[in-house]
Amino acid sequence: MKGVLLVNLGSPESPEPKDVKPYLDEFLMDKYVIDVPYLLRALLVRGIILRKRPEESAHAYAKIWWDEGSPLVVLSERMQKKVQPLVNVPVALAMRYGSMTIEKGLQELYEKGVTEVLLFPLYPQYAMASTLTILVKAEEIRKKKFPQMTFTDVPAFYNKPDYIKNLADSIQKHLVGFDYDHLLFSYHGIPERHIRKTDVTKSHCKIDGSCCNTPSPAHDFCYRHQCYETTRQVVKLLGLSEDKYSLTFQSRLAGDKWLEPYTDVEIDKMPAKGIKNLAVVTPAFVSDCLETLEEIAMRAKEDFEANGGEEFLAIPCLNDDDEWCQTVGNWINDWVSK
Ligand SMILES: C=CC1=C(C)c2cc3[nH]c(cc4nc(cc5[nH]c(cc1n2)c(C)c5CCC(=O)O)C(CCC(=O)O)=C4C)c(C)c3C=C
Ligand SMILES: [Fe+2]
Ligand SMILES: [Fe+2]
Repeated sequence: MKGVLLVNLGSPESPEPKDVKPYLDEFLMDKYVIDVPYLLRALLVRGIILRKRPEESAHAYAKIWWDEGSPLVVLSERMQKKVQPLVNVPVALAMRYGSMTIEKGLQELYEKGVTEVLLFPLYPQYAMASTLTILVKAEEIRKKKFPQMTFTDVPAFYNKPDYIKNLADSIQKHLVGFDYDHLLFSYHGIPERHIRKTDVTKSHCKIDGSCCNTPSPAHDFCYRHQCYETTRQVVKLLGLSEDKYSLTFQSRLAGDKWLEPYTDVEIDKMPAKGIKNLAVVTPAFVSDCLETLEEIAMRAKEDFEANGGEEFLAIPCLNDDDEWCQTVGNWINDWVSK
């Protein structure tokens, strides 16, 4: 029997430092996120980052937390509940980090008699810190606990026409009545090193401004190319001119060189360039989360206004948008009928 496991990133149990710390420890000690040898990772994460970050992150989480829990988890659950009636196989939901583990998700499917699983990372663009770590973890658990199961992975859907249409429609809907000067596509950043590591050709990705526009087999796993491609296709559907939009990367950690341009740096400069009304969309995230609700909708808005900006609109993620849930249901049905 077939079944589906939707997997998102996860959140702490609560916005308290005592819950944020173990969550960040699990997240940042993942070798696909901080990709340095174990001892150095432990030194960096436990010796440096986790000394102050849990307090700071807890404060940020407290600002966006809902009565029902973490927005990312609640919105992922709403999506799963909307998708389930559109298909006739069980659809479970898990998180890569935290208590809603991939193991529990697979156990739930196993108890329903599922042996063939569609693994569905809820990330439009591929990155080793998001997609790959889910696939590796799921395979580890399969081997240990569910050897009778088989997996099919849903590849990054950054350029799938129905996803692009859902995203463009949603942007258009949210822009109604907002006389914007500029639309910013802000994607979660990653260290440049990750791009080179996931280059299957070992030589294509130079992050030099042109590699991501030059066709290559590397692009199936190039986060940067995929971000540019999602943007290019959405912009085409929206009919935006070159000067009306731009692309940046947000949420970097100190230390490494992360993908540029940086969202916060670019937003600060926009009012002086005549951009007074700014809309920001965050297509690396399927569900709204700390990085969209706090970093963009609160902090970036304040910074924009402090620098002379007037109106700021944070466009919500696709979340449990009806059309998007229908697309996910269609993809599942296509797989079921194969
Ligand atoms: C879009 C997919 C994501 C990629 C790629 C990614 C890479 C990445 N992230 C960190 C560090 C942090 N990310 C944090 C939050 C966070 N990250 C994603 C998604 C991706 N991260 C989401 C959806 C969220 C929000 C989670 C939520 O509960 O709402 C955080 C925690 C918050 C904070 O302290 O700022 C950290 C830390 C790294 C280092 C990285 C790639 C190397
Ligand atoms: Fe992140
Ligand atoms: Fe590239």
